[in-house]
Amino acid sequence: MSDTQTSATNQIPVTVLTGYLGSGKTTLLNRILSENHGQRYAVIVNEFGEIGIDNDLLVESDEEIFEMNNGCICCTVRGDLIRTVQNLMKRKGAFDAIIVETTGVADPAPVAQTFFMDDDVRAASKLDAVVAVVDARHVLQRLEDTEEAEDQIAFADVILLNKTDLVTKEELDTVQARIRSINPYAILHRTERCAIDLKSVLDRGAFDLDRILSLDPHFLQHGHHEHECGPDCDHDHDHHHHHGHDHGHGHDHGHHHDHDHGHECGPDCDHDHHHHDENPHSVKSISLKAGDLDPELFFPWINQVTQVQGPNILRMKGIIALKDDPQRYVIQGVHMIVEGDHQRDWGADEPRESRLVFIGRDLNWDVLRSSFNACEVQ
Ligand SMILES: Nc1nc2c(ncn2[C@@H]2O[C@H](COP(=O)(O)OP(=O)(O)OP(=O)(O)O)[C@@H](O)[C@H]2O)c(=O)[nH]1
Repeated sequence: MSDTQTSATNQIPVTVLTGYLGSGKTTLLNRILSENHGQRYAVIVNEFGEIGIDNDLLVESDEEIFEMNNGCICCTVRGDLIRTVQNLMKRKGAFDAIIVETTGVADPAPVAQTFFMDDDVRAASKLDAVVAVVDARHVLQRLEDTEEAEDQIAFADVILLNKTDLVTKEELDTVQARIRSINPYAILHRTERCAIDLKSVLDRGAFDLDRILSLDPHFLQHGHHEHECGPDCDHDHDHHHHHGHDHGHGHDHGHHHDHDHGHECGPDCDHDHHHHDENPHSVKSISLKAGDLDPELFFPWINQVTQVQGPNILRMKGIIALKDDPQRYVIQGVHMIVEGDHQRDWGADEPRESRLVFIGRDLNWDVLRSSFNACEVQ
């Protein structure tokens, strides 16, 4: 099993980037893509919501970006990710390293497992580090209401304790102590807007299989069955194989996040639907679309929505066409903290279209949709 892990010389290092929704993964990725480091990265991103926005928020760069958009990465990982990586491997020499960005709610374990499961992938790549970006302002709350946040921290080899500007020094110390209680081993850096020497993050050789096996003794076994997923299947087949032992973390997809994130389960899918349906507080996403919006209506509306419903909004992202504005306006937020900025001109062939995605709990989706539509220029 570990034999391929030792012949490291021409294996492409893989960095798995995790972190809860809105913690700063894209911010870090944009640094990686913008910095002049002489390395060629292939970036695999997992899309957010039914309408792809994440790719649009990445800086333009020479790097190639591979999008996997049929849902949550932890579900499609065994099919899509392996295929994507295999395709990359066919172009050997084209890349120095691979970065996989997971969606904010994904359990990092199945992503990391991918690099041990498939023989070809295992021979050609080595998991360099699982890097978790942690939102210093919101993480304590996330640790209360989700399991993924804890899984991500537990699994990380490198932790960026980010958004240090949004908390006091005392709060930061408290948060760091909490993180250390979950994971005393990871290398931890405090960052603002993920500003960090990339050498501290990339090509670390930090992934520690022994430690992961102590967290999850079955880590390497998940991959030991050949399996083919249907294109829509986001099953947790492992569930079957693991009845009988306590798997320890997060593959029970039922917990806390549901899979409304833009995908339909295939007929064979056995992931834990009833679980979501039973829980009216489960996380859902909604994608809104409109034409040009009237800024006089849109800004007061988004301010009101995020102030009033902020506690339930885990994440909000949008690309907005504002009336008489030649530029795309990007808006995004985490709970009540919202940021917006012009991004670039709308392309000549690009339809001017406003798209906005919310992920949250207990949101009144119908009201959101109709009040958003009411901001449209008539
Ligand atoms: N104040 C502050 N804001 C930050 C910091 N880092 C990131 N942000 C902002 O937080 C928001 C989320 O950052 P992203 O980098 O998009 O987060 P993400 O983890 O990629 O989000 P998802 O892909 O939705 O999971 C954006 O509005 C960022 O500008 C920070 O250190 N301080």
